[in-house]
Amino acid sequence: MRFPVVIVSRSCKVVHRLKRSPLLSPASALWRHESVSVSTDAGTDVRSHYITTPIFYVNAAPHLGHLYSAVMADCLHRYKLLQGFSSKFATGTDEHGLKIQQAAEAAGKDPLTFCSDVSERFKHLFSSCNISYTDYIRTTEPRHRQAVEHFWSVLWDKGLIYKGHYEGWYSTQDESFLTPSQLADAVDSSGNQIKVSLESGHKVEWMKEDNYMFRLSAFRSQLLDWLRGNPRAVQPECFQQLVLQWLQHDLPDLSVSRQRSRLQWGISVPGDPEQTIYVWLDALVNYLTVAGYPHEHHQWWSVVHHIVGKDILKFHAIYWPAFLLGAGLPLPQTIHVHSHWTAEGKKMSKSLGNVVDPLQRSQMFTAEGMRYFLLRQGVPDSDCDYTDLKVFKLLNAELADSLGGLLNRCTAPVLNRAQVFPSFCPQSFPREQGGRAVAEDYHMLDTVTNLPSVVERHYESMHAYKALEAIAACVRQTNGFVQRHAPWKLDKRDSAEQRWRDTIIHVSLECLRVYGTLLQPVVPELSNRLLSRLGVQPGERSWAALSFLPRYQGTDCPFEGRALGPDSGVLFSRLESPDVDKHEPKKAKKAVKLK
Ligand SMILES: Nc1ncnc2c1ncn2[C@@H]1O[C@H](COP(=O)(O)OP(=O)(O)OP(=O)(O)O)[C@@H](O)[C@H]1O
Repeated sequence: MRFPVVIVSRSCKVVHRLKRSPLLSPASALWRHESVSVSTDAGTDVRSHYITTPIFYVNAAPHLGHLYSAVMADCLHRYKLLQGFSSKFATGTDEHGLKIQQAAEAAGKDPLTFCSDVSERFKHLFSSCNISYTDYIRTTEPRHRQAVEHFWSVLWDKGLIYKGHYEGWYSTQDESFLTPSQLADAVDSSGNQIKVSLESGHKVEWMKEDNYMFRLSAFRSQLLDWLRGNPRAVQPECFQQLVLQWLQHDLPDLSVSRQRSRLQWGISVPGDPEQTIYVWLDALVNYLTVAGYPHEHHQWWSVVHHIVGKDILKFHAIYWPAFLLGAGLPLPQTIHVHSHWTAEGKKMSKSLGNVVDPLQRSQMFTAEGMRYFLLRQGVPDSDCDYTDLKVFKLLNAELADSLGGLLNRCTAPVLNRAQVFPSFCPQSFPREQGGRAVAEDYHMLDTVTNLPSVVERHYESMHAYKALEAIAACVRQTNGFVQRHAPWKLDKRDSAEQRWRDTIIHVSLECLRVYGTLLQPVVPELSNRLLSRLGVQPGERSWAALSFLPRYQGTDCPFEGRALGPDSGVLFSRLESPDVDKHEPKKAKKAVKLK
């Protein structure tokens, strides 16, 4: 068999020439010369971004892990908007496949009613938690069916799909095919010897079927070229390395359909009603459907960022790019991968049942509180164990005491009787030391001046926890500044003392303005209340408006003398100690025992 010739140009364009081989099936007669760009930057409209979460499988209600993916994507979307980009943000539900067929049967509902009910629960959760998606896609929608059918036809016309026979291990739970090296021996609860997926622990079965195969094997070297030419294509770095490792092994062709007799709940293969399209091919195309595929996707398709859990990395970093290369479409700019929330060390998952209800927690800790917690504690590179106690401690320390306390101190009528943004006195806080400010105060100004670029770098790389860590450290410094100079102790009859008091408050409010602006992608409502209290108007909250302490730089400050906003309520109320036993995640059901 002759292999495709791959030529890599300097600009990382891969020109692949797929040669016709006499050993290929009849459909392969359609193979022809192709030119596919695997560059992720060429011709890109850098003013736009298209951000996606995975579409969530509706075989059960949403859990905390799903909210985490959505909050991460929402944070990136809001951040891009604040920076002045246009941004599209898609999420939705994945509604086909055997697991859903079975779950609907178990619930005594027809599959579409079952899907609609669960999809509504995701929508409700997202609106309760301020997930500001611009598009919500359901794979049962007609627009998606049309996109999938078109996509299939493109691959078919190019000879990349052929009718074949699949024989191998398959996990229904994971909707995934596995090679022998991905399996382990195990015993089920009745003592029977079974095989399970090494990664998920789910049972696998030997499957033998006539179905359609995608020529995944033809794309291995192009995928390697893409990843080597785009070292930041999959983030964080450890996941890019993992994909490169996977690609060191053979990449067998992929079965992309099921016999209709086994799976009715899905999209039929165009021209063959006896076969249903594999749920992952169907699901992945959702990203194109939202972009307007097959007719109007060009604007958005070149600027796509996928946000996915590490459990679905293979589907997004191998299958999906291979499908796209096959269809002659650009590859994603970045695949941002995150790790898992665990409960007592085990991945929180619907199948294990050890899940935390995100809606109930967002009522208990507030939606803004849960957003802050997830992004402050979630580390994309490694798993994180969830407990209510952690949420309680973090939110009380950082939002209620530190940030809320600082705002309260600087705006309380006892210190700020006029309820205005007070004046800055350059003699009290001169650019050269010699006024009332001390070395630590200058250090704080330097840190806060640099904060936007630090935060920008971390938001950009989806390490929101580092951005929040940096902001929290600055809030502590500003509290220290106020504490150090104790403005409440300054003599009210001495005008020099009063100028210094106003300066302390002016500097602190300027710090708070920076924190409020930078926190908008994470806690939009809380930031809105904070900025409104400072008298910062909606048009003054963008990244571009972030020039810290202009009076210190010798320029005018638009806020000086402005009335504070009227809402003097508590920014974030301290939380009551949670009833831990009542709300801790349920213990995982006994999982299949690995030998
Ligand atoms: N524990 C988790 N931590 C973080 N994200 C998660 C977690 N579980 C699911 N997700 C997010 O939701 C996506 C889809 O998950 P899925 O619907 O398969 O949920 P699940 O609970 O893992 O389901 P199942 O138990 O049936 O495999 C993941 O790729 C990831 O983005």
